[in-house]
Amino acid sequence: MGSSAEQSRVPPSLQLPTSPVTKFKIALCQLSVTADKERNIAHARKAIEEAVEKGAQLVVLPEIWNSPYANDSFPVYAEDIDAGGDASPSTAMLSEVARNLKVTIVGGSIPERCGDKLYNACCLFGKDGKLLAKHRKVHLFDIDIPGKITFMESKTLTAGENPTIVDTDVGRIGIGICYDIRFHELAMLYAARGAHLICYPGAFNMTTGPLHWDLLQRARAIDNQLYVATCSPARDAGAGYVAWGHSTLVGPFGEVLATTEHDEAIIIGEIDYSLIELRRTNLPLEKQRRGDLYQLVDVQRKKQQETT
Ligand SMILES: O=C(O)CCC(=O)C(=O)O
Repeated sequence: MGSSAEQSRVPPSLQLPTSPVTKFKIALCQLSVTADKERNIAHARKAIEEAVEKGAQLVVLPEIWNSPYANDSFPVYAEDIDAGGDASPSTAMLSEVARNLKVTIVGGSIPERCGDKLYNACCLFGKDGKLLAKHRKVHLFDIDIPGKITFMESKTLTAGENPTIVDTDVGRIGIGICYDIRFHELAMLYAARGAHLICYPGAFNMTTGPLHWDLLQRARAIDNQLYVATCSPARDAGAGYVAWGHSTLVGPFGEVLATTEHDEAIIIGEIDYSLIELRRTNLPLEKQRRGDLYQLVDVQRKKQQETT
């Protein structure tokens, strides 16, 4: 091997780790969200229970499922996830349900309060109820399409500082939240670190949703030859922010395996990680990549190597 900077570059051939299970059902809970937080929590609990009854071993919730998606709501609904217990009733529920039903949960996202900062945070619980990872949205949704949609998450939220990828009972999972899906380097980084699946809780809107939502998730799956799962809130035409819906599971060949329209739904999809190997054999992109012309640098690994 060369210098530490070279070692931090994506290796020419990716090794997929062994997953405890290779075939399983995933549920995407496209939930309706109201201004009543207690109702939202009880509603999410019921949906997870129903998903498990339908055979799901992994359940994914939407972006901002315990609160309206609005800058004036984030501070009001935010929870101190690190303090846990009563300070975070939403994640306490997720942990309890994961443990009781022995199911892995990608807990969508909720507004998180940490000191004087707010984040858009996704918690991932293992089937023993333990918090395996917390992803804070790293790319804030600040867009301005005049006459269509203007939203500035940065008015209230702070961006996270870390990619999040973790080993679970259902494979190695990378997490992104909504706008994070637009940054393909993050997905490439997860693939380079051995992800089987990238989950993006997300709430696209009526302007970008129809054109970009399906395309982005299929592109992330095709580029990286892995599974991509998205989970949106259901559409509420009367809400300040109208979500596109269309939660979807995409396979490593870019195929839509399960999807829905905009109403509430529990979408069940079948995952088979052996298809990742198959597609990487069919189309050996990693071997064909021109590392002599371009390279992805894993900045965090590089920094770690420099300090050790
Ligand atoms: O990227 C988009 O068009 C929508 C993103 C979004 O709604 C979000 O990040 O919450």
